[in-house]
Amino acid sequence: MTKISEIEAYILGKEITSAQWASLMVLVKVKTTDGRVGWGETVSALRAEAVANFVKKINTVLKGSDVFNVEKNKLEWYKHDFNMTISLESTTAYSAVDIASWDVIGKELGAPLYKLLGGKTRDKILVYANGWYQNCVRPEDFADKAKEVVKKGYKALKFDPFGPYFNDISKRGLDMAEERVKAVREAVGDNVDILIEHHGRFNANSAIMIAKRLEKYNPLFMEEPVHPEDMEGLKKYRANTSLKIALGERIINKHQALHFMKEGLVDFLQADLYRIGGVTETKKVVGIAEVFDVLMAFHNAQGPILNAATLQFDAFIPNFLIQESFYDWFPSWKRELIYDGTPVDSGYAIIPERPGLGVEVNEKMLESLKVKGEEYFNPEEPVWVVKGTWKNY
Ligand SMILES: O=C(O)[C@H](O)[C@@H](O)[C@H](O)[C@H](O)CO
Ligand SMILES: [Mg+2]
Repeated sequence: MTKISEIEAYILGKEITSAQWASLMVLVKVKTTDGRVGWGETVSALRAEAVANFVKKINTVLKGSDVFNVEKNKLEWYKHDFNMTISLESTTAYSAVDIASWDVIGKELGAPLYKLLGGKTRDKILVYANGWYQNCVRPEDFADKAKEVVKKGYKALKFDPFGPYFNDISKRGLDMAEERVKAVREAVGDNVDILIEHHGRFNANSAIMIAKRLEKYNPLFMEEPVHPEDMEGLKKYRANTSLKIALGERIINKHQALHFMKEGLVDFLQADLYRIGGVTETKKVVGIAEVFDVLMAFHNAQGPILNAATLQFDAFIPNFLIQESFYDWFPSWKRELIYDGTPVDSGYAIIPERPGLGVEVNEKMLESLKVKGEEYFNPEEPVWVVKGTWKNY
């Protein structure tokens, strides 16, 4: 049996760039007794140290287990961590361990994950750009950067046009948001999809006003229009708007995902492998979504290992819409860490073909990237924004 000999976590980072969360990553390494290594990745805003600490506790529970027994291993951690179902730190730490376990499994069997999970339903992955609008404030800033994205070949792009508004939005805020969206729509034309990110920060009435203002620009979807726990607000939004709803980046288990789908409150599910339980749980969630005719648009905002693991899913799932990608706007060290193994070309990502997640990790870089993991705090800008956009004009 392929026994786990050690599970380690490293917090990697460099200068704060597009946003605090983009500058750190928790890299997880699963080693086995026969010398095999698998990689996982996770992070959660303001929680890098806490998540890395949970990985150490998972190591205590799973050391000596068979890395192939992903279901049994998850049950073991679930049994010992009494609060896994209500702890983001626990579920993201475990998700990274599961992803690394599947990397080992693929390498042991000599196959990329997509071959183990369902083969190729598509030969390349349609992606949308995120992270491209750093320091955009005025409508013309957004328009100029959007043109650059389209010039790179992207067929879709996502952005948050709401500046520093939180929970409520004023008429002036609505005007500025509309001017930014209008400028982007005019810059990219009608054949490029625009996706509106709300970052789950509005009450229902504000989100409904936003929808009524922006529907004329035909957005592909409205992402997290209301606060993530606001089910009643989301029902009110659904009843008063006709735009497609995308959400899921903050869902931490399949039961939560089912609830949104049973209530008919999501059209495109943005689950993230690093939140919802890694490969093992994500493949179950994809199946549930298929039953509800919900398409997958995986959240994918962290780093290169997660990006590779997500592309392995995009290759085979039948209910695929589009894939988020920060890849071209990552801090360069994140691309270099995997020898730039998953480039985007003309708006499509390739499917990594090496065994496991399909990418190699440049271990020589690790020492220089290790950091303690304290995020810097800026009271003027929450950790989740694309840097320099939490402003009005
Ligand atoms: O849809 C997305 O990609 C996310 O909302 C990002 O924009 C967040 O900033 C990040 O996930 C915070 O951790
Ligand atoms: Mg989002």
